[in-house]
Amino acid sequence: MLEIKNLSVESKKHINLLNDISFSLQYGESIGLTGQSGAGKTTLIKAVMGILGKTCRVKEGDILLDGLGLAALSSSQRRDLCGTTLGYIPQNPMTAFDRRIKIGKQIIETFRLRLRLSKEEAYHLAVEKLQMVNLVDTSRVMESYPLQLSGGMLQRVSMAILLGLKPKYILADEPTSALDEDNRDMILDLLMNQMNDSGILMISHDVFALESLCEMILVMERGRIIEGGPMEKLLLLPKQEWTKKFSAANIKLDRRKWEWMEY
Ligand SMILES: Nc1ncnc2c1ncn2[C@@H]1O[C@H](COP(=O)(O)OP(=O)(O)OP(=O)(O)O)[C@@H](O)[C@H]1O
Repeated sequence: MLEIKNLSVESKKHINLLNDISFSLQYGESIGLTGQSGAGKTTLIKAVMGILGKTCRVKEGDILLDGLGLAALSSSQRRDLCGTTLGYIPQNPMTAFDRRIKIGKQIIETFRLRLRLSKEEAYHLAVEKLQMVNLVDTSRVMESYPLQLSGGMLQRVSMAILLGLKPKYILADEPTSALDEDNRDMILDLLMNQMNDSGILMISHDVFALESLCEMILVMERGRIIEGGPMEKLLLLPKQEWTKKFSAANIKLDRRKWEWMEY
């Protein structure tokens, strides 16, 4: 179980970015995070991954992974968890890749390092997983540099890596934001299949994605969780102002076409 206990994060200038966040994610469960832009959703996922950077820090609280406190780990122990224990799909997939190295090499090296595979085994796994995310022209994709691929293609490459690594917990920051409807549905199906082997925390503004994948949705505002529940309840009985606007904007739309609208 991934437990977030009374977590507060502040910036270097002592501005609170997260305030007293508590919830837990069970293995086999999927939780959605939504809310206003700047509410702190990405900061929360970065705090769990241990990649907040130098401009902010955990001020209070604990993050426990199967009972193990992450704050007590060294940076190399923390790094070892990334990939096979904690899998991350960043909001901007370009940040996940080294621009100077071809995509194929980056996937193969990740699989070799994290799964201790031979070069040949890693290559075959890369081809298999790229095909699973509908990147069927695998040679072209693997021979490309990150800047030669679209944001949507890079999002699917991130997903292919995740599928290969099979992490225990998946932290996905808007994993379908750059995708068309067919590819979005395909990624959601793959994440749903992965739920047998992982707990999933997914940030999204897409009502359809949240409703199809997540049993529980948490709404964030100004660094706090302000409301939570299944999507149907949030849409039909919203309590907070933000959720009421979100519901009003989405409930009128056809269910298949629900999508994010900025207020
Ligand atoms: N490293 C940082 N140092 C200082 N402030 C930061 C840092 N990272 C994020 N912030 C601030 O923290 C707040 C929360 O940002 P965050 O990216 O977590 O929001 P979000 O809910 O993910 O937004 P969006 O939906 O637009 O991605 C914002 O006001 C942002 O400017």
